[in-house]
Amino acid sequence: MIISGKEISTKIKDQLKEEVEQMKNKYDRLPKLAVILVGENQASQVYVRNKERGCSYVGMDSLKITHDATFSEEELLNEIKQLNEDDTVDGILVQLPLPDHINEDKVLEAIDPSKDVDGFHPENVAKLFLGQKSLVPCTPKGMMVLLDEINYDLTGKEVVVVGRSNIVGKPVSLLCLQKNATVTIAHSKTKDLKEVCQRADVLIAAVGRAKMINRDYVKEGAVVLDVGINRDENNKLCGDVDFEDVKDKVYAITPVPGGIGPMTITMLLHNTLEAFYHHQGE
Ligand SMILES: Nc1nc2c(c(=O)[nH]1)N[C@@H](CN(C=O)c1ccc(C(=O)N[C@@H](CCC(=O)O)C(=O)O)cc1)CN2
Ligand SMILES: [Mg+2]
Repeated sequence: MIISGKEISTKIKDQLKEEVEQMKNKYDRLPKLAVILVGENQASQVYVRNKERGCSYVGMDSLKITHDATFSEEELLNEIKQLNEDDTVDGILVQLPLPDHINEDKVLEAIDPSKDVDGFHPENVAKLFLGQKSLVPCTPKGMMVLLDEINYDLTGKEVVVVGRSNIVGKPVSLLCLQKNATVTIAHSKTKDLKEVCQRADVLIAAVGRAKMINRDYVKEGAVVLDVGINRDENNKLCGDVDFEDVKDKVYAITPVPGGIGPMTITMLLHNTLEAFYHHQGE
């Protein structure tokens, strides 16, 4: 089975659109997302544009703020402070990566946790760790929704996450643990990575190396979720998984493009709506 994140995310966006439409009557304002982009990273420009498009698709307000790469850390912190104080703004997102002269941790900590629709603020990270209600990072949240969509029960399953980033590897591991999976976090220093991956009922690839995971890493009938966005030898978009090599060995797999990626933006819209309800006192 090929899991179309693209189709599932369209379905969810249509549901969100209806929800936004209905709340127009109930509240006197719309949910609003502010997206800040610093620098000229091409991929980031595409993602930010898609986030704006996502907002307009579901009928939310968005505010795109762009600065050239020389924008200072202090200026950025001031801007975030103003957005924190702006009652018309529900979500604040700073597109990553940031230019080298800006301390990413400092910036993420400056965002009001109730507006932190990326779920990267230490308070939200701690809540996720503790299993408390919080804004959950979009890519990991999207993966859990995809598993739900194929009615996959993680209870007692072996999940192997390859990659230990704060954005994907660590949070998705916690979410799988919450769903009663047995979770292994593997990474570049893991010994016998292939053997570790072979025991996975669910293999989550978030390493950032094109087509690194081939069929030798995959157990027959496994579910494979591919978070990678890389370019192959022909400059074609590809994941961390060698899709053609593994596709007939798996139970289900997400393609790249059209798998996890689109879910990331849809979950961002979902988080913005959650933040809006919270700000309305619900
Ligand atoms: N503040 C954040 N920065 C970054 C995040 C994030 O969640 N918050 N994640 C990534 C980039 N990202 C969203 O920001 C993102 C990446 C990829 C996609 C996506 O839809 N990918 C497509 C293919 C895209 C392409 O054509 O290049 C797909 O997989 O089908 C969406 C969002 C890092 N920064
Ligand atoms: Mg970084």
